[in-house]
Amino acid sequence: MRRLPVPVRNMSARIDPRLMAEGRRTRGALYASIGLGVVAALLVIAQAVLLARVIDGVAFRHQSLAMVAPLLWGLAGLFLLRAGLSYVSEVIAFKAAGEIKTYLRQELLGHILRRGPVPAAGENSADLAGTMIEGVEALEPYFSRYVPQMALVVAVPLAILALVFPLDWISGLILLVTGPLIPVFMVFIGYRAEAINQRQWQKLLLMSSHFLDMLQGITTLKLFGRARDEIAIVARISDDYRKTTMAGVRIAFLTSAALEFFASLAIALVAVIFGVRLLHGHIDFFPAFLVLLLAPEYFVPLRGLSTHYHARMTAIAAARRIFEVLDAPAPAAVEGVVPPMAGGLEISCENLEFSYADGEKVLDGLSCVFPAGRITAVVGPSGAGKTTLARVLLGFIQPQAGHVRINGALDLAGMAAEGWWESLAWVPQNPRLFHGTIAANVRLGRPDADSAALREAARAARALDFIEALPQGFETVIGGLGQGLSGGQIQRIALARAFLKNPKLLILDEATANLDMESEALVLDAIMDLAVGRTVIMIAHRLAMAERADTVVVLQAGRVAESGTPAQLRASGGLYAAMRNAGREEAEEISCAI
Ligand SMILES: Nc1ncnc2c1ncn2[C@@H]1O[C@H](COP(=O)(O)OP(=O)(O)OP(=O)(O)O)[C@@H](O)[C@H]1O
Repeated sequence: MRRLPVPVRNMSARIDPRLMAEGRRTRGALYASIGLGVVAALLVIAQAVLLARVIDGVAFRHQSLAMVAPLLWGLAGLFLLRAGLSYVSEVIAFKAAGEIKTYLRQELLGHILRRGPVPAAGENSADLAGTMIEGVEALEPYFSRYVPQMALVVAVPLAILALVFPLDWISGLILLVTGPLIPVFMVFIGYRAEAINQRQWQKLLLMSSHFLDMLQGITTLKLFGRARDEIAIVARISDDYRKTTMAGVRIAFLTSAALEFFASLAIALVAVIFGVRLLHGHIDFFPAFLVLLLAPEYFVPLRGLSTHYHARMTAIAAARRIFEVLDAPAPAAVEGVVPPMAGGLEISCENLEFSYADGEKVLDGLSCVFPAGRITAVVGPSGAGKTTLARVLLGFIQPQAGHVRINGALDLAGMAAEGWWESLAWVPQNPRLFHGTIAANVRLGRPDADSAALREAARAARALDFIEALPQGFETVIGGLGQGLSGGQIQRIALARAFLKNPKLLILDEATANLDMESEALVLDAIMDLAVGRTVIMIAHRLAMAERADTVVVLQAGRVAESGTPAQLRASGGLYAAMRNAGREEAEEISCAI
């Protein structure tokens, strides 16, 4: 089972400024929303003054309704203006938050694509998808509620204090002393809430990863009779998540209750003191009533802070993961150099060295040449580094030492990756088909190809017959991962894609490994047709594929053990011959067993 990373405590100190820096991208909208929200909140003070004047006039100064009518109209006007300003402010804030979310999702996706298809240690698709969808979504309340609320917390209490102190300094003092207790209390419990939110977020990502694993492996789990155990594990993870969520909710409730208590206490204190002073005639009704109206308003933004502080904590936990992904190093974009367009491509590897994160050398001084216009098979025992070599040649990973040269001169390391990918096609062991029509899947590398070119590519890939036998032909919609097609059909569609792209270099990674003999023969024939006039590098698991190559490079422990034509290698009695013999014995054993 996956382990949770240790939560980093008090990350907020670093995350808040960074989130605000992201928020500055929509500076105008965010500031406008904050400004309008503050003005709307300040209008409450004007409303309270008018209301106090009306009550004071009617109750103690014997004013008629006609005399206070302008004040009442003013009151209604302020009410409408406030509602309008609050509405506009919220709409702008949501729009600004929406823009920030879109920007962050684009950044995340761009960065993940720049980093290439090899995931960082401990990273998986569910974690990245969760970060991009739920993680970014969790930032919305931060920008649309918490940030505007922070502005209110500063502006409104200060404005009320400025009005109350000249009216009655004792009440001003009570508000001044009790108000800051709330933010201080928030900071105090913030540390605990932050750790819980961090944990909650990690558990959510863990749960997504586990669900994805389980759904992808559902057949295996059922066949091995482990489906029930998995259900129990999922129930345990869900319960664990529920407990952490409840711990967060408990803290949020506790905070609200404590804040309500402080606020009510302070308001009651002001009210009692005023009552006593009014009874003894030490204060007039108007200032006393106005201060009583303003005291609850003084605490409104501070109380709101508690709700939005929770949103901040959730956002910080999510943002931490977002920034981790964005900060993971990506290879610098190289511009300008593009691979040669005319003539064939000869690829030579010079002393390549490569290790993954664990530091073990997977490529260890590997040197070999893939001649232009020829088919070269790369074979070797499992773990010899064949796939890793393919990744280097594709430009997905960079060797720590050595060079990949194109036509003896250009270094792949100094080449624009997009330019390089344009000149090659890659057919892996499990090609990825996307949800959509077969035509759209074949056209992936050349969206503007006409239907004649499409048919020709399918014909060459031995896919035309089965595609045309489908009721909707090329317009048949297939599910994600090629749902509805057999392994051999998926592979031939992937080859049709490569045909249509018409690349100068074709890299095949175990392209026939999963196929039955009939499909393998069809795919091999298609590959041979596709190979004509191009440089082909095929990572071969089955030696049947290698036998049809012009040259074979045999890898062992990250180095070239031997190379030559299949006939030369068969005759030399080295590793290739041993692998062939082992393969033949295995085949004989299988046929005896049958
Ligand atoms: N993404 C990765 N992170 C860490 N180690 C990896 C990664 N991919 C491969 N390795 C390790 O690198 C070594 C070589 O793997 P590679 O897939 O290149 O071998 P291979 O020759 O293609 O093997 P096979 O024929 O079994 O597919 C193996 O020990 C493997 O565990």
